Amino acid sequence: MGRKAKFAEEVVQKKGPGRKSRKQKDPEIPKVEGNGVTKRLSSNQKKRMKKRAMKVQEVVDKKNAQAEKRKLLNLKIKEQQASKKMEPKDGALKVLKAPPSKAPKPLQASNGKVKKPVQYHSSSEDESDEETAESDQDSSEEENSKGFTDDNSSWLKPVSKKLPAKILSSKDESDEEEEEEEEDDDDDDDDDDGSDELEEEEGDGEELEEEEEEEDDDDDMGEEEESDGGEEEESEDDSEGNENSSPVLKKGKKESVSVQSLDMDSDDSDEDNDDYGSDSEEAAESKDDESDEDMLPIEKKAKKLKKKQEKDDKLAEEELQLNIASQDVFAFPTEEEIKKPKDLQDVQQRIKDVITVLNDYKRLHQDGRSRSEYTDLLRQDLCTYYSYNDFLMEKLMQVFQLSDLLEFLEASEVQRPLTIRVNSLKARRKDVAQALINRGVNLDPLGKWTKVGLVVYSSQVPIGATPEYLAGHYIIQGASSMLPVMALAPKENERILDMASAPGGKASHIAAAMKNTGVLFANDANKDRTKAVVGNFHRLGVVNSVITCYDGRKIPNVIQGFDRVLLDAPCTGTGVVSKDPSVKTNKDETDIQRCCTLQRELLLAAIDCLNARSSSGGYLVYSTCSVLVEENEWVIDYALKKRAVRLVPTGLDFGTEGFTKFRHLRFHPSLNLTRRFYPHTHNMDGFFVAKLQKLSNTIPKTLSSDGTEGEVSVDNSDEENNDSKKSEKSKKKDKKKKPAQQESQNGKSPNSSPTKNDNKKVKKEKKKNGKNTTSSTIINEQSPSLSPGVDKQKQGVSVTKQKTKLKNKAKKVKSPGNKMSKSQSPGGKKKRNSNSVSSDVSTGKSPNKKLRK
Ligand SMILES: C[S@@+](CC[C@H](N)C(=O)[O-])C[C@H]1O[C@@H](n2cnc3c(N)ncnc32)[C@H](O)[C@@H]1O
Repeated sequence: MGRKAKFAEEVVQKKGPGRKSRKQKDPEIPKVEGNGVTKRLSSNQKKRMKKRAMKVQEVVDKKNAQAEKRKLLNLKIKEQQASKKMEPKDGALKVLKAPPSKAPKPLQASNGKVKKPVQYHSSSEDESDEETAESDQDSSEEENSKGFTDDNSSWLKPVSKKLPAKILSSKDESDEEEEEEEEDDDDDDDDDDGSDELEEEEGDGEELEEEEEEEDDDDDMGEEEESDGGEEEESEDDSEGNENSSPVLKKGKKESVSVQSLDMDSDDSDEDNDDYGSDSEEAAESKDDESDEDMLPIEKKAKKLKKKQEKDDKLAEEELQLNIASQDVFAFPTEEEIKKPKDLQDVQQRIKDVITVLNDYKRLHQDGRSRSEYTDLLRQDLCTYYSYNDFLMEKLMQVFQLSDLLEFLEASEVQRPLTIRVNSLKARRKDVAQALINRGVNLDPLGKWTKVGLVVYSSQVPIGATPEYLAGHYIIQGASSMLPVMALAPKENERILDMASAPGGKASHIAAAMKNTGVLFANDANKDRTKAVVGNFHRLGVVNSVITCYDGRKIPNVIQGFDRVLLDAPCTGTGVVSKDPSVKTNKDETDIQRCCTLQRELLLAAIDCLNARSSSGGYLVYSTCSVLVEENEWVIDYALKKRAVRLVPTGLDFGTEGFTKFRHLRFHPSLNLTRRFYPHTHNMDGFFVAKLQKLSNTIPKTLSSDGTEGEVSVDNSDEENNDSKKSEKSKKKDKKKKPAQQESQNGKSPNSSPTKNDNKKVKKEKKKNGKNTTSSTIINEQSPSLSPGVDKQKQGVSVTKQKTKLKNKAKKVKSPGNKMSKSQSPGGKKKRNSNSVSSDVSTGKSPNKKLRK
């Protein structure tokens, strides 16, 4: 009956439930591609995709796992290093350092092995650790499931043995391996593709067959799925099998080994790469790390972050400067704007702007505005911003350069770190440190320069009330307060005077250096304050002292002949503004004048108390907690001209040199031997330290009536002393000389000799109080004198003076070019001394007069 109509061909009649249709599964909902186009993937495509996804996932997982392992390894290495160096080392002054976490113990297990430093990880790190652990677990599971094949057994076991070889392999090599890996991946893909193509062909053949068999689509799909399932299982197995022996995994594993071994050497760099910046930065950082090996990982990270922050700040600052520079001219504010600034921020900005202008005045100044106008504006703004009075700010602006000034002012707003001095009479530093650490104190040695200083970063207990404190094992003392005593370098069995000693911090340090031997005279003009000295000496176990209450200026009339004298002079306290902010506003010209006059008088008296012929000493240390030149260099320069003394090095290996020039003043060049300490450069209170050596016990006489320094009267006995070496010869000579002459040379009258009377007193006291109690007696101007009578002593002094005068006159006639003129100046030549002083200082006007002016 002819051919079937075509439409009948298109409509495929469903067959009844046959073998295939029974097996048929429920139809799957086709996936929708990202672009919304529905695409039905063939089974082979699905397989390929699955394979690729698995491989990609594997590679990613492995890389993550490797990175995490590297991190862990690095951390462990660092911790091992840190734990090795946990023993605190003396280093340069550590007070600037951020307080290190004093929790070394959790890092170390009892067996000494380094524990996993969980406590130092951030939460994200913990997470990543967990991830690592998981991935490790996965991989181990994978390995277990895979078992040891001939291919992988070679690298699975002898990892550690392979390390050296792998250490040799560079990172590039591992990169190459990665590349190879990728190539292999591609190859695999290609292979897969090939097989897939075949499979596709097979599939197509089936379809054709089905078409031929006129089977419906569902049947086809069912068959495909059936075969897919079977093939998929097969291919998965294959692929697993392949993976087990595949170079990809092998290389991946090898790579991980090589990376690990590389890490052992290259340490932080990889981790750093992950976290921060470029390789060069990392290199610099790793160098830093080497130098900061004793830092904990968390500190290192903090340091890195800080560095980054600093870098950013620097960039911002540069940008700001550029902006400022690119601005035409800083518009000088109107008077109203100056008087009534909007806010402190406005003032701060103006300070910056004005400093920028002053740093490049020629280019940046506004026409018609003088430098002094800018300076005045700056001073005013600084006063407003930092709450100083105009007078003191001006003084500070004279002392510091602009950049230093800002830093000084900033540092003076912040308290210095709390420091303690271990009392070596009663305790050792390590014991005190340990005891305090046990009490929850976070501390460190203060620095290489002191064996008794500790810096306290934080404490869970009040440092001034611990049992160790009460037992006198340590005293709370600023770092800079230790310097004058170190410069004085007291020796055992000496006779030492601390002319202004209250509350006794430095005096007790002296006693400790003397090991409680000899005699220490701790004087202070303030009676109430001397009580504090008594209290401190009792607590600290000082038993070699006599506590006196005299005006220091009068002490030479009472007692002389000391081996060493400390004059920690009363001052304006401009170096300790952070401790006493009232200094900012309550100091004026009169205070400074009063202070420096007193300082000069005290210094001359202190020199007069010294015995130039002391076999061990003849040294004086002058110190203040002021940064003003009027109270420091100027006072010393004055003493250099008034007494036979010279400056010697302080023995302190840090600190800034003292001024030899200050504005229009020219001081003796040896003033560079004095030392200045600043809060912004040394992180300690502002301090000044000078060490003088007395060359002669004779007080030089100014011949000219106008006060100009002239010829100096000398006696014969000083000739031996001119080179400041106290030879045995000179001592023998001294003994032979007449008593009166000897008195004058030794600077003490028979009546005023402290040796006999005072030593007896101290011994008596010691006997009375027992060995462990302080042998301190407060002797004041109302008390009976140490010597039988001040009047007698005064008589003795005046007689001595007259005799010396006569003798000096005779000597002068004999030798006009006497040697004293050499010894007078620290440089060895007196001429140099007078020449070095500027005309207004050296010609009649004393610095004091100048100051008053
Ligand atoms: C800077 S404090 C001394 C601090 C002490 N050296 C210490 O380390 O603990 C200055 C001391 O000088 C004392 N003083 C002031 N005028 C004095 C004078 N004319 N003679 C002696 N001492 C004086 C003050 O009473 C004050 O205690």
